[in-house]
Amino acid sequence: MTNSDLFENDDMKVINLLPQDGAAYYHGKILDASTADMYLNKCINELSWEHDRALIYGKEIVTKRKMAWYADEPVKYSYSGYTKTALVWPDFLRDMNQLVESHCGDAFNSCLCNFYSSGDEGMSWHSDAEKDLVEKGSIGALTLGGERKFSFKHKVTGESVSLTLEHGSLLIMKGATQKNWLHSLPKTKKDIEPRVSLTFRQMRF
Ligand SMILES: O=C(O)CCC(=O)C(=O)O
Ligand SMILES: [Fe+2]
Repeated sequence: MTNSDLFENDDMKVINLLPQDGAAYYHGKILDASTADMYLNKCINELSWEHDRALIYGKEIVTKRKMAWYADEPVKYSYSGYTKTALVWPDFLRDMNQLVESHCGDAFNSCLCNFYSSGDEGMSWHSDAEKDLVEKGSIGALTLGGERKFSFKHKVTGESVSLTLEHGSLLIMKGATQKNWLHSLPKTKKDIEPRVSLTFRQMRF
């Protein structure tokens, strides 16, 4: 079976959601529901999930959310004050990377995967500008599972933009977005199905 058998074509109109100083393109659902379900189950069952550790003001925080990092090679990278080693990605994640690349027009060499088991898990305001990431590199974020709100906030003006990330959908952040905007996945009291996000990135190796 080829990728084009598995994936729907993306011919919907894609607009930049950010009014200035960056670009965020929501491509909507790029996978049909059954393909997205299949990948969600594969991700939950086959990726090596761990709780994330971060150093915040010298204090170690262990996140409720789980994460896993994959790349072309077992490279070392710095993230949240720690040096970690990426795992080499399984074939299905490599296939998904190619799919995301085909929508984005950029090449990715790594993927930070996040697993939120309920609405009680989220990600607070941050930008993805670690020194191991290519400056102004694109990030392609594929959502699988429960729909969640995702928000941007301008670092200077405080202006905000929010959207809902659907099952099987793709959001691409480009250019100066990380420099000028924060983003977050707010927690919610709503009863939400588990969600996986696959965030494909350009790392400097
Ligand atoms: O789960 C998401 O959609 C957001 C993840 C994110 O911002 C990140 O991994 O840096
Ligand atoms: Fe992020």
